Amino acid sequence: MSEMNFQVNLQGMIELLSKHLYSNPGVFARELLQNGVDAITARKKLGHSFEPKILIELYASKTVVIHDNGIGLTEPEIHRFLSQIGSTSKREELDGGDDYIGQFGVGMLSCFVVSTEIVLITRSALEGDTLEWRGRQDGTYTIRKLKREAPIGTSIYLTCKEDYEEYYEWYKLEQLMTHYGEFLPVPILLSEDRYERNINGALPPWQLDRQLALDYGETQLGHRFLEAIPIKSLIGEAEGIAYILPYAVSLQAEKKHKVYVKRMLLSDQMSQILPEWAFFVTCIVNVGGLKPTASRESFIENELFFTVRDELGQCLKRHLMLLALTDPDLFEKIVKIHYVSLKAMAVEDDELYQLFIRHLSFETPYGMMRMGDILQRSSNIVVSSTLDEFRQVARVAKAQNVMVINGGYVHDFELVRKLEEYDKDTQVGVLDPINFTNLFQDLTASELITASPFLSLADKLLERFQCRSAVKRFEPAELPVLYNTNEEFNFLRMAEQTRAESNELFGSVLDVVIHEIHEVPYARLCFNYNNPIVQQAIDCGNPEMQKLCIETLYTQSLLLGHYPMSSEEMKLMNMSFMSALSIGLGQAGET
Ligand SMILES: Nc1ncnc2c1ncn2[C@@H]1O[C@H](COP(=O)(O)OP(=O)(O)OP(=O)(O)O)[C@@H](O)[C@H]1O
Repeated sequence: MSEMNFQVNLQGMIELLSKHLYSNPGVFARELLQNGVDAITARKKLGHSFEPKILIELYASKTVVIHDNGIGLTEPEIHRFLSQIGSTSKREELDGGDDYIGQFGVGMLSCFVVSTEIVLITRSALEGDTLEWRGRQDGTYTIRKLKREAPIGTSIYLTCKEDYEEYYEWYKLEQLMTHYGEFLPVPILLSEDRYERNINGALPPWQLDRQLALDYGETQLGHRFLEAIPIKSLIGEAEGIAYILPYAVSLQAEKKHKVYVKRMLLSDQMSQILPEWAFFVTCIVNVGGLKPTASRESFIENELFFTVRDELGQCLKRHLMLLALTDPDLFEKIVKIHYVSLKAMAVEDDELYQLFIRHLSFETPYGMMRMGDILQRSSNIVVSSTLDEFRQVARVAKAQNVMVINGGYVHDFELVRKLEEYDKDTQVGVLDPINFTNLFQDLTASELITASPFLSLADKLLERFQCRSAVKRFEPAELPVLYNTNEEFNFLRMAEQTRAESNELFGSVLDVVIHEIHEVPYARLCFNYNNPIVQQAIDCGNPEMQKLCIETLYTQSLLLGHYPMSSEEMKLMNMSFMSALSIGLGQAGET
């Protein structure tokens, strides 16, 4: 049995890298800059004194040359690291390997996307020969010693491949080098003929003070952000700046953060570097302690990654807490714009809940109110689980001084329910619309005796509509009745109405559903004894007039509450209206 080696089809590898691993052909610029910086780092480790520099030259012949004065390569290193795909010098040093940006030993291949041949001329800081390596796309390479002595370092020559001419134009090269390298810690110069331009040198945004960082955000990211928050993770050697967006964003919107690794741009589209809840910010962050994936467009998501992400999130939280104390106006503004996002955050996170809850607004019978103001008004709160239920009681609740909050909007119900956990003096009840009228003032014993026949009559008349009656005193006095239902009742009504209009097959399915409801739910019609008409109807003792009054008020309350009416209820409404009209006209004729 003979042992053989795998054969690597370099052409296929390049295809794979360019089409699937790298997002665009321009990444060769990133790989070359990174190799130059790494080589300079390695030479510095030798203790050499030199002025680090990377020079990129562009020639009219559509050739690009990248010179660095880094450590260079010896002949054995060329065979080992350059000519073996996947082999890298940057994993060698167990103690100091983390100082390098590269780690996989494949980055150079990206040059083959834009160049058919890579020519590398190098002189190692460790020995004297100047060497030339020529690597070709078909997988062959040559090495030869040159007679001339080059300075210590490496020069890489790329010559234009058909269809990639654009990458050999000044504007494109300048844009690529700036994109990836503007904050690299080594001076980078781009030159053509006698023209030379410095690519980097400006302070990175994470080293700017707040005002300058905000100005940078405006000029570079196109927004006057509400705030620039410094973010840091010691364990991830990360520091950055998180900008609070000046407009509301949807929870689903894709988050795009700009992430640098050891000051080289990794990606400007990274979504995961901040916690899920941080969708109201966009950040620029430089990370030293996390490992990029081979595509260099995201990080390997290990335990360390999640710890770093949490630490960065903590910085946001701490800053918001500080802002609430030091700049309440700005804090209010942030809450106002991002309240949907902040509500979602507060539901999930107890610390944020405590931070935001008093500043978030909720719908009450008095309009939208901040929770802080709601709690100042009342420590007894009732929250509805639906918008419908809130609407049923809002007006009456206000007149009774009962603080009802609409819990029908996303997150509001949970947020209000959580209040009791944080504020011992606050009581939160869930609105039960049917029993809501129990909060109202009872009639005296003698009034109740008088009202009893009226209520029995009402129960009898309304039984077929699954409605029971009660009588209380409540405000506003001009409201004669309050009709309340709950979810269960509404469901039954809807099922019954659909049943009446549906065909046999679907109807029998609905029969089963209706049959499953063991206890038939009832709506409640609460008469208001403070209302003069109701009082008159109860006190008059005339069953005919009482019937008319009950039927009219019942159907009117359905109309006013926008409840769907059955055909029987419509008929009842018409009849009671006509009767009232004819009685009224009769009386008019008598006078
Ligand atoms: N400018 C340079 N100076 C000195 N050595 C270099 C230079 N460019 C490349 N090399 C050597 O070639 C090796 C392979 O480079 P390549 O860019 O393919 O991978 P890498 O930088 O090691 O890792 P990665 O794939 O993560 O970029 C390097 O590890 C380094 O030893």
